[in-house]
Amino acid sequence: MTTGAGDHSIVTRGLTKRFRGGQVAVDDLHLSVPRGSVFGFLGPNGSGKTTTIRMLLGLVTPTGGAWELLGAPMPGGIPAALPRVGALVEGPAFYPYLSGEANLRRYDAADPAADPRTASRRIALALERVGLSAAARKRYRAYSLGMRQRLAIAAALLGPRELLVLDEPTNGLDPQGTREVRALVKEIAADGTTVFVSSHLLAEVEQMCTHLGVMRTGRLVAQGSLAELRELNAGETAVVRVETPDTAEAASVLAGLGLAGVRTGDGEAGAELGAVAPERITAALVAAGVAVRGLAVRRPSLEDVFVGLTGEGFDVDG
Ligand SMILES: Nc1ncnc2c1ncn2[C@@H]1O[C@H](COP(=O)(O)OP(=O)(O)OP(=O)(O)O)[C@@H](O)[C@H]1O
Repeated sequence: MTTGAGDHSIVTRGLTKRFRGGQVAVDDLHLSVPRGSVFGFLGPNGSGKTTTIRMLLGLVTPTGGAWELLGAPMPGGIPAALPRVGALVEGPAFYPYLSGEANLRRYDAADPAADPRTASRRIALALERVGLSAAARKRYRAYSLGMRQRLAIAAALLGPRELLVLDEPTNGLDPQGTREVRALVKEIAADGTTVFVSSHLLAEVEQMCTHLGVMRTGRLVAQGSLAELRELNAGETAVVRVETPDTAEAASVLAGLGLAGVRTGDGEAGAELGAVAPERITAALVAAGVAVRGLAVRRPSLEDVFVGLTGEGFDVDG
């Protein structure tokens, strides 16, 4: 099948979901997910991420707008496009006393589109893909949290996929499990699969994504590559902070270098960095005999951009 949208795995135009009772969960969404990207769909709880994902996959009917998956207009294109899309939404329920492999076998058998003749090979490939070949015969209940989630991702990879959709795949995982899933997402993307992954954790999407879309109360408030989004606060300036008992001397050195916004506080002096290299500041402080206990440069972060866009902070580390 040809894919008209070419460069994009997901495109939505004005996608909207109003639930009975009047609540608008997703409002006029225009998403563009470039092919080959790892697209982080970021937003606080309740901002409409899951509802969007369910609409994209045809699990919930939109009340307005249009969308395409892998170049096929939806919902008509569902039979053609969905077999090429792997999805993990509210993870599959696995049997604790069956092995990982046996669980995938049951899961695959329940999929009418899956060919039973190729099941063994596809299951072995999926287990290998998520690094569970050696644990394939272990009971699910003996799996770590990370292994369980990797098995859930294997269930989404039981066929060759061009797009993988993951709804909060690290939710409820311990730090080790989170690292495993993050590494796996990167590997899957490196093989050329587009990954669309939702999260309420900025730090997390920042570590694994190439592109971001940011949701706030049902609306997409920004999208683009990480670099494009960082540009949004390119006007903001970095600041330098010097930890020292000689605050007045340090402040005069900073002013002498032409830095703006010089201020002093308890055991520290600071200023806007501007175009001055931090190593020049260090050298000038030392030359002036200032006892430098610490020097830190703080550049505006992606988090600052999002706080500005969404009006609220994100959990930075969960
Ligand atoms: N079936 C439903 N009926 C009515 N309202 C709903 C329904 N499903 C979701 N909502 C509401 O729509 C809004 C968006 O929910 P959604 O689950 O899409 O957000 P989310 O960003 O995925 O959050 P979370 O991470 O908590 O799942 C919420 O206010 C939610 O209460």
